[in-house]
Amino acid sequence: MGRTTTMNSSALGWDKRQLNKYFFNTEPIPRLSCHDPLAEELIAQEKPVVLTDTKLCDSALKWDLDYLSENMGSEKYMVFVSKDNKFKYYDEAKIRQYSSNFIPPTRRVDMSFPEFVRKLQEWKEGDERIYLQQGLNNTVGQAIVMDFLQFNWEWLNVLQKKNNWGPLTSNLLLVGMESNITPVHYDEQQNFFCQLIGYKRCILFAPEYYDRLYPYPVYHPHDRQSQVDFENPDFEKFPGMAHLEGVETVLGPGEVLHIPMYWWHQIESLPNLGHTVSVNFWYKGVPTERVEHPLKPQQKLAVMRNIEKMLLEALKDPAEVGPLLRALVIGRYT
Ligand SMILES: CCC[C@@H](CC(=O)O)C(=O)C(=O)O
Ligand SMILES: [Zn+2]
Repeated sequence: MGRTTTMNSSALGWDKRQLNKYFFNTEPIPRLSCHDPLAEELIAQEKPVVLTDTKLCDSALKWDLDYLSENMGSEKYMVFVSKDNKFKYYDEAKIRQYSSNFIPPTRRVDMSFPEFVRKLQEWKEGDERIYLQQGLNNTVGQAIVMDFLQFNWEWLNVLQKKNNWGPLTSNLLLVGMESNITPVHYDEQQNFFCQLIGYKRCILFAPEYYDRLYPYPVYHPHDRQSQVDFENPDFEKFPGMAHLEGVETVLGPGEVLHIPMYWWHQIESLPNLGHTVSVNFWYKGVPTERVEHPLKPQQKLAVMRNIEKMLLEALKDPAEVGPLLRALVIGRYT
C-alpha cells in the first residue's frame, strides 16, 4: 500500500482548476491504507487522515439519486435552502433564546426524497440552492437498512474501543449540489466522513487556530462556526486569518476522512462534477481521565467554551459578557 500524500487530481476524475483559490496555504492530508499502522497512529493522535480502503460504506456506493428515491421511503427529510452556495449551520434554539433579530442565512424545508430529486433536476442558474442533510433513522426503507447493516462496523468498532470514544450518535446522509459549500466550523464530536458519490474538497485547520478563525460567541446561533468568509476575507476585522495554514484533500467515492473533534473544516462539493452523496459517522468524545499539562488545544477550547457559558449563566445578558472579558484581560493579561 503506497503512502500517497500528493493531491490526487485528474487521474481520479477531477481537476485542480476546479478548486477555489483561497488566501491561505495548505498541505495534503495523508492518504493511507487503513491497514497501515501510521493510519491508526494519526487517529490516536487526533490528526486528520484519509483512509483509502476501509470498505466502510461499500454497500452504499450505489446510493445514487434513483436508488435513494426508490428506497428512502416516503418520509419527509430535512433540506436546507440557500440564496447562495453557502450552507452555514445555525442552532434554532439559540435564535429564540438570545438572538430574536437573527436572520438565518438558510431556511429548512422538509420534503420527500423524490421531491428533492425533482428540485435538483429542475434547478437552473439563479435558483435557490438545496442541500439534503438528514440523520439516517428507522424511517428509511428496508434496502437502505440492509446496506447500512453491511457497513464495515467491525473496523469502526475496533477504532472506537481503541480510542475510547463514546457512542455513535448519528449518521448524517448528505446529498448536495455541485459547488455547495459548508463553511468553516468545528464539531464537538469525532467524525468519520465517508464519500459515496462525487467529489468533496475538505479543508481542515488544527484546533489551535481558534484565534485565527474567530468563532461566533457560544450563545450565538452560529456557535462553532467561524465568522470569516474565505471568499471575502476581512483582514482588518480578523487579522489572525493572515497566519492561517491548513491541510486539505479531495475525497472521492469509497474514501473516508477522519475529522478529529474540534478540528475546523470547510467542505465543498466540487463544481461541474454533479451532485454529491456522503454519509458521516459522529461519535461522542469522552472527557479525558488523566489531565496532563500543558493542556491540549482541544482541551483549551473546551475550557474557553465553559468560561463563556459560565459568564452567560452569571450575567444573564449576553451584552455584558464582552465588556467583562475586556475588563478582565485588556491591560492585565495582554
Ligand atoms: C451538516 C454536516 C455537513 C458536513 C460537511 C458537508 O459534507 O457539507 C460536516 O460538516 C460534517 O460532517 O461534520
Ligand atoms: Zn462539521
